[in-house]
Amino acid sequence: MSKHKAGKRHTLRSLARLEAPIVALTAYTTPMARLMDPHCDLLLVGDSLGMVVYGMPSTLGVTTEMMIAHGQAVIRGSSRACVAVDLPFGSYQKSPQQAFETAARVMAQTEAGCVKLEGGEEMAETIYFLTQRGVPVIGHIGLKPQAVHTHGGFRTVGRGSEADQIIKDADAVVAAGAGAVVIESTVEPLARALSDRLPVPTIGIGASPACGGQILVGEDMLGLFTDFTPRFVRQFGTLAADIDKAVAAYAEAVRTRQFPGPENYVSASGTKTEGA
Ligand SMILES: Nc1nc(=O)c2c([nH]1)NC[C@@H]1CN(c3ccc(C(=O)N[C@@H](CCC(=O)O)C(=O)O)cc3)CN21
Ligand SMILES: CC(C)C(=O)C(=O)O
Ligand SMILES: [Mg+2]
Repeated sequence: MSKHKAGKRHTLRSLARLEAPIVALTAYTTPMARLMDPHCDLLLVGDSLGMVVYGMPSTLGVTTEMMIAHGQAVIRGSSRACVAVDLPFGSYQKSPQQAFETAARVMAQTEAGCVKLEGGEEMAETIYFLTQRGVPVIGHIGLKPQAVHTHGGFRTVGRGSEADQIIKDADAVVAAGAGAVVIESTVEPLARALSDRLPVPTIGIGASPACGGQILVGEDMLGLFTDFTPRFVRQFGTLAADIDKAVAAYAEAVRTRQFPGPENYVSASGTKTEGA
């Protein structure tokens, strides 16, 4: 039985009506979604899962099948937050038709509330095609990780003349119907200008407090993913250290035969041990 209560889950539209900044995190699995859902307005099944969960060097190798499997897992673990699913590299850039086919599969198989796709002016026609056909879309501008090889690395963008293009990108994406825009790794004056001019919420990651909301990769802010730590991350937890400690304690207990204890197994056939 799903915990979902009809009419209680946030939609992309209802996020825009929040007074306080939008609280968003990425989630990839049911247990993480369960823990995050009570505190978050938006859970993003980010294609960052390729790097965080699968150890890939970038997000480029992520497939639609992976996004659907993890989207289903996050929907099962949440009831309150709006769930967005990233469209992965190569699944939407070819044409509006390709994007619709991918988005329709994702929406139908996961029941997510919206999809997110990276791109500016060049994706406006596609965003219009989707939003006119019942697919709510979150835009994603600034640093676009799927374009890492074009950007020349995961670096801050929007300094000097780059800012003009990003403003055009934001205007085009919103005119095409995007209901919110993620702004990644841009300088503060640009993030502020975008947040002031756009009629939909901006959700920042490395884009200053001027945005209408904030998003981080869950594993980054929990101190669980430590392969690299972008400057925009603050660690609110120390889960990597906690897990290291727990696994070391387990290993020690097994090696000294302290685990399993009497409560963890049946001592004689037909006889239950204390606490079992
Ligand atoms: N765990 C994780 N967190 C993320 O925020 C994230 C992903 N994965 N995967 C997809 C993209 C990639 N992102 C990244 C990855 C690395 C940096 C990073 O290392 N930034 C350095 C500067 C690097 C440079 O300037 O060359 C930094 O200090 O912020 C930033 C964003 C953001 N996204
Ligand atoms: C960090 C966010 C915005 C993202 O796109 C992802 O996690 O894939
Ligand atoms: Mg992404």
